[in-house]
Amino acid sequence: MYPIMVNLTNRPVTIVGGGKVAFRKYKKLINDNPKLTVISPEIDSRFDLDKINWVESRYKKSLIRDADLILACTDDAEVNQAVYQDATANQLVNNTSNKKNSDFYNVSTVEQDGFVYSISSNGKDPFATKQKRRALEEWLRNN
Ligand SMILES: C[C@@]1(CC(=O)O)c2cc3[nH]c(cc4nc(cc5[nH]c(cc(n2)[C@H]1CCC(=O)O)[C@@](C)(CC(=O)O)[C@@H]5CCC(=O)O)C(CC(=O)O)=C4CCC(=O)O)c(CCC(=O)O)c3CC(=O)O
Ligand SMILES: NC(=O)C1=CN([C@@H]2O[C@H](COP(=O)(O)OP(=O)(O)OC[C@H]3O[C@@H](n4cnc5c(N)ncnc54)[C@H](O)[C@@H]3O)[C@@H](O)[C@H]2O)C=CC1
Repeated sequence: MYPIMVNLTNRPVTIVGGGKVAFRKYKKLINDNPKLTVISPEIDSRFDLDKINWVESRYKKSLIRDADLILACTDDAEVNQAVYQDATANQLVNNTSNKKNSDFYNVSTVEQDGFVYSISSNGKDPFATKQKRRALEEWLRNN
């Protein structure tokens, strides 16, 4: 895996699913002002519907056609897998329920004084990543 910072401003990004995990990804993505679409029959009430295009529907292949980056976050592993398989070679997919079938992983970040500190376990252990993030925050508070 190759770590980079990506400028998503005005780029089409699609989240499939509108639940708890989708909302966690949305909270960070929205800071970069992408053209964000959420495809899901139901949506967590914490989403700001003025900031996204909510397509109130179950997943269909035709709905991801225009996205550069796709996050498959439904609670149906088969749907998430279909998203990964339906995407074309120039679309990058994060399958949140199957790390083996993901083109990229989300990282944990700490931002301070204009720096972004990113932490990843290469997909192996998100809980350990969260602990490292907390330890880093503690270290930054004391140094
Ligand atoms: C592979 C990856 C794919 C991806 O999502 O990109 C992935 C996968 C999985 N996460 C799971 C669970 C949880 N993940 C979190 C939180 C985070 N997960 C994130 C990233 C990643 N998670 C990628 C690899 C990261 C790496 O390389 O280390 C972070 C960094 C970024 C972000 O989410 O934006 C953010 C931490 C932010 C922070 O706090 O610093 C919490 C919340 C919490 O603990 O508070 C829960 C509890 C459940 C819940 O929230 O419902 C499970 C289910 C495991 C199980 O049930 O056994 C899987 C599936 C699996 O492991 O196969
Ligand atoms: N990568 C990560 O950080 C984590 C990933 N997971 C995975 O994420 C999945 C989702 O978890 P939660 O968000 O907690 O579930 P949730 O139940 O809160 O949300 C599921 C969402 O998927 C939508 N959905 C269901 N079927 C759909 C379909 N056919 N088309 C479009 N949308 C559909 C629902 O309407 C709902 O909005 C889990 O099943 C697990 O596999 C779980 C925890 C953390």
